[in-house]
Amino acid sequence: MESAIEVRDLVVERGGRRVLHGITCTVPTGTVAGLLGPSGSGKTTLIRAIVGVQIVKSGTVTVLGQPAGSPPLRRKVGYVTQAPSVYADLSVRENARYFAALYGLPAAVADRAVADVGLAGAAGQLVADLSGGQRSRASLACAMLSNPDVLVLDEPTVGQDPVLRVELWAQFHELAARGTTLLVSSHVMDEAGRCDRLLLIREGRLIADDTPAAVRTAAGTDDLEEAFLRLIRERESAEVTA
Ligand SMILES: Nc1ncnc2c1ncn2[C@@H]1O[C@H](COP(=O)(O)OP(=O)(O)OP(=O)(O)O)[C@@H](O)[C@H]1O
Repeated sequence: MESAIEVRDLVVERGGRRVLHGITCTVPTGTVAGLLGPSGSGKTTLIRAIVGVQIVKSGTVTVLGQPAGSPPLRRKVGYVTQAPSVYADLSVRENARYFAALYGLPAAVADRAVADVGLAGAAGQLVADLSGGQRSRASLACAMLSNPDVLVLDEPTVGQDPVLRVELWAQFHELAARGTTLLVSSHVMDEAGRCDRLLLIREGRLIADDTPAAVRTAAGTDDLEEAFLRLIRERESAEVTA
C-alpha cells in the first residue's frame, strides 16, 4: 500500500535539547494511524514536523509525495491542534459556515459537519460557552470541511466522554474508508486498539510501527498497554547489553 506520510531519520531539537532522535516511520494511505506515547514523548513535535511547522535538524518528512509544509500540501493536509482553533465569539454553526465559505462550500455542508461531530444540539451556542471537549469537536468539524487527503489530529479525544470517543473513532474510520489518511495522537493506550496502525513513541524514539495485531504478537500479550511496556523493557535491556 502506498504511503501518505513518510518520515526518514528525523532529528528535531527544541530549546537546545534533542527531542526526536532519528525517527523513521510511514503511514499508509487510507488508514487510521495512532501515534501513542506518554506525555512529553514527542508526539506533538512529530506531528508538527509532518504538517510542516517544525524546524528540523536533519532527516526528511514527505507527505503525499511532497516535502512536508510545501505549498501544494496546504489544501490537502488538515491539522487540528490540541488548542481549539475556532473563533470563540462565533457560534459553532457560524464557525463551520465561515470555514465552509472559505472553501466555497454551501451552509448545508457546514451544518452536516457540525452534526457529524455530535454538536447539532449546541450549534447555536458561542464557542466561548462550550466545554473543552465540545470546543475540540468544533475544531474537528471545521478541519474536516476542506475534505483533506491527510488529517492530523493532536489528542482529539481528550476531554470527550466514552460514548463520544467511540463515535469519533467510528467517524475517523469512515473518513479513512473514503480515502483520507488519518494520524491521531493519544496518550490513552485503550485507544490503541481502535487504530489500523500504531506508532509507539517514547522519549523521542519509535518503539513500534506496526498493526495492533503485530504489536500484540511481538510483545506476546493481547493487552496493548502491557505490550507497550514490554517493548520498552526489551528496548532498555537491549541498550544495556549493547
Ligand atoms: N517550545 C519548546 N521548547 C523547548 N522544548 C519543548 C518545546 N515544546 C516541547 N518541548 C519539549 O519537547 C519534548 C516533546 O514534547 P511534545 O510536546 O512533542 O510531547 P508530547 O508527546 O506531544 O506531549 P503531550 O502528550 O504532553 O502533549 C518534551 O520534552 C517537551 O518538554
